[in-house]
Amino acid sequence: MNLDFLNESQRQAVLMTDGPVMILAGAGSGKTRTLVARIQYLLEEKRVSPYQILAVTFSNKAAREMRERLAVNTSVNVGTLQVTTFHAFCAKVLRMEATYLGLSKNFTIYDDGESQSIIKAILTKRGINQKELSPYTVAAFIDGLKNLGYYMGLARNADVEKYAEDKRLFDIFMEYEAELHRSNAVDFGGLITGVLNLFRSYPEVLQKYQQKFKYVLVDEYQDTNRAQFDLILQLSQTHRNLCVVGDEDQSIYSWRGADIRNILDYESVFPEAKLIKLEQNYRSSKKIIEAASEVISRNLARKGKQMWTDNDEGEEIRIVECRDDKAEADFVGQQIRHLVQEGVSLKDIAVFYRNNAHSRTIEDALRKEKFPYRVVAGIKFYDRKEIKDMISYMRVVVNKKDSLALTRIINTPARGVGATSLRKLEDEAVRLQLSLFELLEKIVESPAEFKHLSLSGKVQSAVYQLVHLIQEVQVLETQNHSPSFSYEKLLNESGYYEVLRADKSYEGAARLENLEELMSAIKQFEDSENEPNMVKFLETITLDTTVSEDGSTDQVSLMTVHGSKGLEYPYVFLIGIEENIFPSYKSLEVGPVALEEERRLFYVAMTRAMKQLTITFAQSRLLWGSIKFNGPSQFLHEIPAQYYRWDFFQTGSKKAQFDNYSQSYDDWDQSNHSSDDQVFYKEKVYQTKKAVANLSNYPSGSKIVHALYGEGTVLDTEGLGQDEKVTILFRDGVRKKFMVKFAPLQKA
Ligand SMILES: Nc1ncnc2c1ncn2[C@@H]1O[C@H](COP(=O)(O)OP(=O)(O)OP(=O)(O)O)[C@@H](O)[C@H]1O
Ligand SMILES: [Mg+2]
Repeated sequence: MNLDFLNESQRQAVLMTDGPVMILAGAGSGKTRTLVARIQYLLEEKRVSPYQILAVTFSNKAAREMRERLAVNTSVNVGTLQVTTFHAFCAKVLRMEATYLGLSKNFTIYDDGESQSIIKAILTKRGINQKELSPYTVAAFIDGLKNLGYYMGLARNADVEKYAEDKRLFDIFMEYEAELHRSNAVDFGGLITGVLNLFRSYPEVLQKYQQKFKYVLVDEYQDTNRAQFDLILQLSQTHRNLCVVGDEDQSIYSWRGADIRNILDYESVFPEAKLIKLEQNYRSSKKIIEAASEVISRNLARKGKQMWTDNDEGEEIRIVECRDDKAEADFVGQQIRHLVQEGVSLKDIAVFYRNNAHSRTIEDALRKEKFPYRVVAGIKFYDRKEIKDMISYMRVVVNKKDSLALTRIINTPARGVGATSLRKLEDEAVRLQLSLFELLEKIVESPAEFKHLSLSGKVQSAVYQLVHLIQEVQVLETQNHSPSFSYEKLLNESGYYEVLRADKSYEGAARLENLEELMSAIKQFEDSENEPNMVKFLETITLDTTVSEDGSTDQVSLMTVHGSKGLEYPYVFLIGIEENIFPSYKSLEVGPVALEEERRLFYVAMTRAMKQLTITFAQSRLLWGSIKFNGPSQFLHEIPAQYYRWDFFQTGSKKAQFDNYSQSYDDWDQSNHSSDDQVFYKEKVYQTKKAVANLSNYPSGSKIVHALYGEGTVLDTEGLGQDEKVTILFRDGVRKKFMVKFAPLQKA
């Protein structure tokens, strides 16, 4: 195999096939390329069987891309390669070995929403007020435990104890786990801990997998959590052929339990590990690379590394100040039109934003310009009500212990099984230790035995029909009919389709469209699988956050910055780069550690761009129903002036304020919006008034917290209502004056 397409260090990393190797290197230095080349080399030169290689990456999209690259470059049937995500890999192992853990093969994977439903039910049962202990807190606790690799039956350690501030949490955790087990279900975190549990309890199973996967490779290593670390460690304990690649400057998932210790501990677990650095960036222009390096150099918590590139100087980064969020979206739409006129194809263009919610304005603008686009991991298609409903039907078909899914559809569409009847059924199922569906089956078999439930005739016939439908589809499944065939049957015979068709509203029509889209998703899945079945389909959609990508790939890509990790595009728009948005309000509140993570995220965003990077922000923005004047992000101050060009759109520029940093953002301002009589603008003014009316006053002497400056004391106030201004003394002796209505203030 010719390795000329790699540089010297990359080649070294490929050639050291045996023993532990860690590549720590900056964005765009070819880490993923090297990883793929290594797999190719193992296959072609070392004659390693594809069955012996396990490559893990962070998203389905990334895994798919890796497989595609291998398919192009090698003659290996990539279908036989395990290039996958941690979750998908563990789901597969658990399905194979389900019986060891008392699960059945067809277990359901619960997403976060479903986990929360279970938690809520437990809290209610225990009479715990959700205001006092929120389901969210419990979910975060459980997730935290699982990220650490903790599962039931394991002795608690110091790490774990740290989490249990509230004694009740552990009890709730146990009950939650028992409930999942009863439902033959596993949550996301449980996929990983389930495998850890399996490996610990059955060393022979672990041994089997250790022998099977002789080579383990992990991309985006900086974002693995402790449980995932344990998992790969166990798998590679004996052969030690573990290759991890990552970049600590791109660690952006600490809130999901990613653990920087994994990088440090790697070296102590594998003292013989070869460390490889890659310093040349092949992705971006000089300007982009240098600017991004300057920004990330502000972080204290980093190892620090040099990056350089042979690429062209490139054009300056464009920072564009827009009048408001709508103008910002129009600007992006217009710029994309210009690019297309110059012959750029849409697939080379991406728009990134900090939060999913910011995609909407851009979507509107792109629709107006008639540019096709796809939202990657957006408001998830599979989270929509009608989709979840139909998926619940399928879940009951494949797993009759999935009572949660059944309660979702037992009266959807309405068939007369009201809350009281459902309650009765649930109680009875608990009493008989059956799942809800098993109970319904019994009722259908011998109604006489259930007289004491005094179910109405209507409920009985509804139950009868539902059970029959599900059973019929179960039979279809065993006969290997296609999932799309079953789906159609469920859709029609459940009455769901009919109800939506009768609904003449706009929403009704949109729902039908979504259900058709689901049909296309199933068909697409069938085309891509050798032996498609419903269990596999459900697994794919639960683990895959990518909205169905159709074949025509010439589309603009829209995604959050988190979702953009590992990707690259010639033209990148980074929108909404305002203080309180990016960095987020939350991170400003939490402090320097969180701010560093935001900066890493910003660094990830910048380093996706190959040729052109455009950063936009809006002078004013409608957010959660009120108008905000956030001002440009502090990260923009961190880009040295020689790397950018400042433009403005539909507005006069306030750059002078920006340049005079000491003058504080909070005067960023309010004044002289061009007297524009658009309805849209009036609407905003109205919204502002409403928001201002709700603002409380800050009498002098009161303690406040400012989103950017932290804690302070109000020294003086002047003006009232709209015009209220306060002078605040901050802890380090700085005095500042703010307009109350625009400053991000809170009472301490
Ligand atoms: N030796 C090389 N010669 C030419 N191009 C290269 C070389 N190495 C990497 N590239 C190209 O540089 C770009 C970035 O590579 P890659 O995506 O592997 O970087 P990465 O380190 O994984 O980046 P990230 O940290 O963003 O995941 C890709 O387009 C890749 O094809
Ligand atoms: Mg990469």
